[in-house]
Amino acid sequence: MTTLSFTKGHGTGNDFVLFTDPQGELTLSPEQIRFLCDRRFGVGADGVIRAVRSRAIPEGAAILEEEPEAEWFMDYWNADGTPAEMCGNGIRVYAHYLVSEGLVTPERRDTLPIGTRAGVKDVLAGVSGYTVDLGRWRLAEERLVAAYGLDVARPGLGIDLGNPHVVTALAHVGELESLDLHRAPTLDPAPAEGANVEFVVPEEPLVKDGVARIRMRVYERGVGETLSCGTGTAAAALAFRHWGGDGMPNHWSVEVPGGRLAVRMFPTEEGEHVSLNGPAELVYSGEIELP
Ligand SMILES: N[C@@H](CCC[C@H](N)C(=O)O)C(=O)O
Repeated sequence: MTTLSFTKGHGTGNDFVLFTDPQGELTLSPEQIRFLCDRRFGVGADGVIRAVRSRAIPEGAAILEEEPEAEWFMDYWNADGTPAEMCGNGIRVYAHYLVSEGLVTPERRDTLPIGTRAGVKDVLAGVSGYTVDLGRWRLAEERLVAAYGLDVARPGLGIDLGNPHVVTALAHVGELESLDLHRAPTLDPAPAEGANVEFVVPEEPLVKDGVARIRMRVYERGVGETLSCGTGTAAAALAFRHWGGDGMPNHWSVEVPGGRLAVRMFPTEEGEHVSLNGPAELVYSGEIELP
């Protein structure tokens, strides 16, 4: 039996089990990840995050060639035991965890470059939580989205943020609330790698004081319905701006069941980036015997 020391954290209710394994000596099996995330038999979480030094695992070592400052890698796993490229809520909680555990030196605490399977992401600590530069994004294929509680399948826009998303606009809040996300939505054509599916409605009025406001629910790949998805909120804002055309703002506020997140699009030398701002909370620490 292995005893794991862990910390439970969340960002707008999207929750994670975090643990430190600097030398990459404790690779959990998919069964162990499913156990940790089980809300009845384990700790309970949407995902597991291993804090590992980039140089200690091959995916991290490749990252160091791109950005030698990215000392720590976010080794992210969904609750079903599958790895994911990125997690927008998870990376804020991870940055908070690294600082709280004293794993990063004080001079790194302002802008922290973190390795992920989707490249290096810079996280900034501020007065209103943490902001992560999610980097470049791209439009992907359109798909039809069918879900329980929806009368007919709706068109969904693919958005790639390092991990895959399909965003569907619904007609009104009533439709959003009557969705049954206990069962997985289906996509046509079905993407081989799966996708996170976001359902979105505008608030009334959409734009207030220069900020566009939308409400979202999400069915996450490898998890199910979650209270929030950070990369999903960025995908939803990008899709809505795309549909809205010229004149849409670059500042968005996205309400999810677990709270509110801010999304901003901004120009850089390599093209437009999108950033995400929101809270990061560490709730408790404990030890658990792994099966
Ligand atoms: N909750 C995350 C996304 C986690 C990964 C996702 N389920 C996937 O498989 O791509 C977020 O906050 O971005």
